[in-house]
Amino acid sequence: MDIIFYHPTFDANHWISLLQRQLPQARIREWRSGDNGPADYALVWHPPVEMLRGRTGLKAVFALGAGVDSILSKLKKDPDLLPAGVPLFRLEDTGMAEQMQEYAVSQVLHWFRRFDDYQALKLQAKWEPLADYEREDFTIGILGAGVLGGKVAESLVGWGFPVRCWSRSHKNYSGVKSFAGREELSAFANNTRVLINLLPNTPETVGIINSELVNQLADNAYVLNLARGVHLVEDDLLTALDSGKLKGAMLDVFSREPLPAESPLWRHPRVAITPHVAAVTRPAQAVEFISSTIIQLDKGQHPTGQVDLQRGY
Ligand SMILES: NC(=O)C1=CN([C@@H]2O[C@H](COP(=O)(O)OP(=O)(O)OC[C@H]3O[C@@H](n4cnc5c(N)ncnc54)[C@H](O)[C@@H]3O)[C@@H](O)[C@H]2O)C=CC1
Ligand SMILES: O=C(O)C(=O)CO
Repeated sequence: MDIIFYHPTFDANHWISLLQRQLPQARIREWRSGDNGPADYALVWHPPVEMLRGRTGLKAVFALGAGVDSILSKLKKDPDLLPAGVPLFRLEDTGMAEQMQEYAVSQVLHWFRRFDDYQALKLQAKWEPLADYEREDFTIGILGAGVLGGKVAESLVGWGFPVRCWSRSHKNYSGVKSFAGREELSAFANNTRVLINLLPNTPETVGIINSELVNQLADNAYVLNLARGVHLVEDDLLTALDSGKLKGAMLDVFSREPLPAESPLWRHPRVAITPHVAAVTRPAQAVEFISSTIIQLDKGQHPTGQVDLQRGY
């Protein structure tokens, strides 16, 4: 079996040695421009079109991340990016759920314990104990209840918060109230105090966190965007922060990355920013997932993780 690997920044040698340990019989190589040699499987992130165009014999392509929006948007512009009929797989969890849990739980507790208010008081040298918030006033609403959203929901249930999720179809996570479809989005938003976004980027989800949705949240709500920048209408967020509807926001992803220096988000006192690091690809766990998927595919089985190209995730 031949495997080709391409990632613009990852250490290819490290990945290839991890893969080789899991798949000792495979011939694995880093793909370089001009390589048209045989390949059964391709592992890619931002692949150049010439890597996959016209390839025959390819059994599957693996995206080296959870979100496949960048590859699908390139595919729209250049249908040769993926050979027709070849399935595309993405990473399911592979260590990202734990990172998302850490990020979401720490930030929810930061707001719940009013550390944002105490930081503001500290800057004024003010010693002023504030009233506690009650968990019952701190409903967490998670947009997107898939592999990552589901795990984040479970961890917040463990901290005793009322948790609800919104997805395409109803979910059955223990202790989590499930809402589904556009017709239940308002009911989901109503009374949500912390809105956490873990949706995929598709035409249906772009701009979903806008004034209309934010105005339906509880007063003094918070927004935590962990998915993609295009989900959030940044001007609407700033308006809601300045009107007092929103108390704070923490953003990991932006419609333009790196976030330009002139963005007002950098300077807003109630916006916290991380540079798209909420959950990164962990090589060893990713390789385990990819290898086991390849083994299943080679046996003619139907492993999970295949992207529905029509649906867009
Ligand atoms: N900031 C970061 O570092 C990272 C961000 N991500 C983002 O997180 C996203 C989610 O990842 P997973 O949980 O693995 O995806 P997933 O495919 O397992 O879950 C997606 C969820 O969104 C829901 N959904 C999709 N379209 C919908 C619609 N139109 N209406 C209602 N619900 C809809 C699905 O029902 C599902 O519950 C990725 O697509 C990626 O963009 C992923 C990893 C790291
Ligand atoms: O895996 C993804 O989709 C990411 O955003 C990685 O940072």
